[in-house]
Amino acid sequence: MSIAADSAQNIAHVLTEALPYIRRFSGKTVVIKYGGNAMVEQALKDSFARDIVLMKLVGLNPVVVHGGGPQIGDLLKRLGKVTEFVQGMRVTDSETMDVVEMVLGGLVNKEIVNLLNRHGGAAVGLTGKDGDLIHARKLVLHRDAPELEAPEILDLGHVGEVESIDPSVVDLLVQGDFIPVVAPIGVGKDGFSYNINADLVAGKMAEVLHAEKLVLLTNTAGLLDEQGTLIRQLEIARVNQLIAEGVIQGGMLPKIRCALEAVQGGVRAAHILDGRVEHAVLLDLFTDEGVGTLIRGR
Ligand SMILES: Nc1ncnc2c1ncn2[C@@H]1O[C@H](COP(=O)(O)OP(=O)(O)O)[C@@H](O)[C@H]1O
Ligand SMILES: CC(=O)N[C@@H](CCC(=O)OP(=O)(O)O)C(=O)O
Repeated sequence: MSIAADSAQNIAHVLTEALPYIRRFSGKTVVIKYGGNAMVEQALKDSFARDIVLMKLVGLNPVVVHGGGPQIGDLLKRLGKVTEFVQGMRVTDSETMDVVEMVLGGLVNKEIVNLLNRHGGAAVGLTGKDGDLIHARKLVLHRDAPELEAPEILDLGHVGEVESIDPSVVDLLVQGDFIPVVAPIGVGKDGFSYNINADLVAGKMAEVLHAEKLVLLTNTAGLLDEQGTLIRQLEIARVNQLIAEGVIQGGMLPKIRCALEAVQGGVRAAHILDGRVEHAVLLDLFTDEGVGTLIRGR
């Protein structure tokens, strides 16, 4: 067989492998969390955009929720402002909140919208303020330590968690064949803006939209065990042990917690994927092997 015929055969093989998945997912919603650490090289950004646009064209409803932690960090650094993380959350005073809102709602959100549109999609950017999408409340974290009589309450300033999501505006966009792109900023009953970890927003969004899948794109192969080996399928029963042993730390903590909550809240499956691999989303959705770590619902 000639090289051209051989590669045509390969293309045909790949397309037929994808067919049952395309049929199964047709009309279904997939929430994709695009982490700031996964937004690196231009080639990867382009491959991400192509994956999302292709999903839309073959009949799925992708909803993108993005982060931008490193991008917020860069601007804070340029402004000479020190930033600190507690249990994977950025301590956010009022000045930092302004920067978070500018970077997530402005720079990063519009960059992703532009990227998707340039690849043939019709994307619309939102923050949690648009259409009253994300209601937030102040996040209260605790620190427990042997020397403490009672767990200490940690004040992280304008850090929020999702109180509720009203998906009306997202539903309207999806019905109009747009791709919603959501920045993780919420509004409290107090009228303040809250900085919410993007994984938490993506997890709740997937629950509220009754999504088929939650896909979390990050900068590791997936969840790694104590030896650094990829865990292909994470059993829910194993999570607490991995957290207690310190295997799951930092930014991976909110990711795993939100993935668990999502599958317990009815999302069929959550996947943690390596955003540094070209076409990670398509490889995971449309091939038998899949990639990354899978957390399956009941
Ligand atoms: N067990 C683990 N497996 C993989 N990554 C882990 C683990 N524990 C902690 N991490 C850290 O979590 C990071 C991913 O979270 P984060 O930096 O918040 O990414 P993102 O910006 O994509 O949300 C990884 O780069 C890694 O440093
Ligand atoms: C409270 C909190 O930590 N919010 C995050 C929001 C952005 C985010 O989650 O970005 P990644 O997904 O790229 O990490 C932050 O300020 O960095």
